[in-house]
Amino acid sequence: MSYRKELKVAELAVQRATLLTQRVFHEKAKGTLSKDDKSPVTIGDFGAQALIIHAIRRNFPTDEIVGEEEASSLREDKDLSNQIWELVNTTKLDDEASEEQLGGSPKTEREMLQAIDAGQSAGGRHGRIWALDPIDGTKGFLRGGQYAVCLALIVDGHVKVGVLGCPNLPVDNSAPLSADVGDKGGEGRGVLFAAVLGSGAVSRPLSRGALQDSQPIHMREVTDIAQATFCESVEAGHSSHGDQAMIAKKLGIVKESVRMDSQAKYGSIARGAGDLYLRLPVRADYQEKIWDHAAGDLIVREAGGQVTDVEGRRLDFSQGRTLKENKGVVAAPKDVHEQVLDAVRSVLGSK
Ligand SMILES: Nc1ncnc2c1ncn2[C@@H]1O[C@H](COP(=O)(O)OS(=O)(=O)O)[C@@H](OP(=O)(O)O)[C@H]1O
Ligand SMILES: [Mg+2]
Ligand SMILES: [Mg+2]
Ligand SMILES: [Mg+2]
Repeated sequence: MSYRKELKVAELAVQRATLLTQRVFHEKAKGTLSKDDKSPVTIGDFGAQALIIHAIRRNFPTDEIVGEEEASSLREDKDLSNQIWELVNTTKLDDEASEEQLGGSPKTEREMLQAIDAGQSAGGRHGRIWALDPIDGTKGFLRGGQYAVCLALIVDGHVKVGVLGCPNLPVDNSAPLSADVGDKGGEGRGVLFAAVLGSGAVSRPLSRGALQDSQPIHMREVTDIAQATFCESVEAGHSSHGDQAMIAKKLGIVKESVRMDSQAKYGSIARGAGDLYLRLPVRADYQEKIWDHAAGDLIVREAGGQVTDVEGRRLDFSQGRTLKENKGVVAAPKDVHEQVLDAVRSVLGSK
């Protein structure tokens, strides 16, 4: 199957949602709440989820959706709900045909709340399931760092389509890897990554209207692993900086890691700006969420990479809302992935 329509809708929906998040960053108080697990959620997360789910439901009404957020806290906070409604109701692409393709946006605040709540699928191994992270790297978003709007279509447990909107990464695929967002008010920044299983991966500049032209992306060829650049989470609570430093040392890597929030890490290595992404677990009981990895996993593999967990197993998106059969993530160009995995095993084995 070509998944042509799914790809187009996903790319436009992600592009429109990134516009909403940028408006929140530049124009608004962020309306931050703290969730039960103490992690932050903002009006940007809720608004982006509403716009994307609305577009999926209009185009693919029988598909299921696993979305990170839910609306219960908004039903108790009218003021916050109003603020999100104002954003959702006024964020549109500058291109009528693209807006039409998305099926417009929610018509009422009630419809918006229903859309946010339509992301509660349990996931699983059967049927068509979208995995949505409306803002990945919410902490990065809040501090003006990297973040990503992430959407993937999983069919019978396999990722078929993946899209990442990264408003703070450089458009230029050959720009050096850096978590910096620059100081030119966003000029030259904003990239949309996409992949369909079996068709390769592409990037294009994010725009305010119709999709811009795309270009293929590829991972960089690594001939000497000691020269590789690796990226990791900013938050030490999300992945083990200590283990990652030991793995890099074992591989002879002397360059400092690049710490970057969100799935912008997957996009960055897929375009050859960096080479490796290491995410070693901090806690044995944490289960990675499918929306934190589905799009990035496909984009990296379609760009010539391999993505597994720390034991060498491919990420298994058929297990529900979490990757409960996996621990951590190791992403690298295909040719050196086994070498990186050997270093991971040796560091974890010696603990
Ligand atoms: N303990 C633990 N271990 C691993 N991962 C965790 C953990 N807690 C949270 N999260 C998830 O991490 C997501 C943020 O992505 P990153 O870790 O890549 O970015 S960051 O640099 O740490 O901000 C973040 O995604 P968002 O909530 O969408 O920002 C979380 O789902
Ligand atoms: Mg979150
Ligand atoms: Mg996330
Ligand atoms: Mg999120």
